[in-house]
Amino acid sequence: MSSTTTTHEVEPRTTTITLTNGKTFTFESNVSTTDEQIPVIDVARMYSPNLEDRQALADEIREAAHNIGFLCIVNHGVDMNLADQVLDQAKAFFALPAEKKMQVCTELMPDEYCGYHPMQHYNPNGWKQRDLYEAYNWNYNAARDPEFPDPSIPEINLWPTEMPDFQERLCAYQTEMIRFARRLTRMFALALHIPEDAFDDAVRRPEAGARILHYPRQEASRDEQNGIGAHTDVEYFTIITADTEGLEVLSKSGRWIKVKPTPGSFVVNIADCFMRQTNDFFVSTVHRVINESGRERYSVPFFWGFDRQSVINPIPTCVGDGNPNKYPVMTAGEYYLWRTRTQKKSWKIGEGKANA
Ligand SMILES: O=C(O)CCC(=O)C(=O)O
Ligand SMILES: [Fe+2]
Repeated sequence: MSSTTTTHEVEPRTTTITLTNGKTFTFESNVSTTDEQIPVIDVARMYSPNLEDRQALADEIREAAHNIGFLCIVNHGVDMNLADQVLDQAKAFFALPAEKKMQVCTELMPDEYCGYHPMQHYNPNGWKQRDLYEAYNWNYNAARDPEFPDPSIPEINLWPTEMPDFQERLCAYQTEMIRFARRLTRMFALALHIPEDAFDDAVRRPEAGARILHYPRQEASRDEQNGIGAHTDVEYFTIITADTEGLEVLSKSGRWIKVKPTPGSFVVNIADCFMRQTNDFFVSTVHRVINESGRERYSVPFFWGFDRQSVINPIPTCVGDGNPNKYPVMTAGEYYLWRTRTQKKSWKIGEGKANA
């Protein structure tokens, strides 16, 4: 009798992706895990009249923003009925015939994200198949600002004409989120150990666009297709609500964390401009969506950024002797425009993957 042993050579599976912020990242395994989780933070103290309470909360946010750049926030005080109504509108909009959606296609606006992004349009990671999502983005409109309304500033948006409640519902949520994000910005100022009102002027005329996304249930393998490919967000921070699991975050250990949904919560993540302005003290973490839930997934990210005119000067507490500023100084508007143009072009071509 003889016995044979078969050795299966395990191929090294390191994947390297180039991001549109100029950085590259690698990961060994494309499988995701729930062993690690993003921190869950109760933010009710942001409404406390007591500065000590607010600072204690800010220090928790500081840790999360520094260590993983993602946090799940509960007790945020936002009326989630407004978010549910946006999810309902999303379902109705994406169910429209393609030609109706294409009437507001984002290709009509090369320098803005607003409008409809068709299904399987982008391939940011150069995967075999294009990303399995469609989206609709809309920009901040100063006329609807809850605190500083100014109807004289023109709106840059592409609204569909045949859905009477669509614009109203989307904007009602956005207006509430602007109010909330301004308060959260104050917590981030405290988190950086600078005065609470340090960013108030920069968010008087914010970048406060949002998007609805639809991810059909994915049939293809996660090695061939993403819902939305791995990327970092552009502005300061993003506040996401979603109706289904699927979001994955690349942890410092190089593993993909499957974010567990917490009912009524928001996921908040740091984006690239905040990373730059904090000289990398806050981390803008790579994330993606793969919808293996077996049902349709809808989500509503709200992208928050400082005024296009504001200069991305490093925060004084984030630079010093032996820690010089790493990034060229420019206005937020210059940075947003550069990223919009780059992403719309390179994600369409599908050139993100640096190795096979
Ligand atoms: O759908 C989600 O949960 C996240 C989407 C996202 O990361 C994005 O649109 O930037
Ligand atoms: Fe994102």
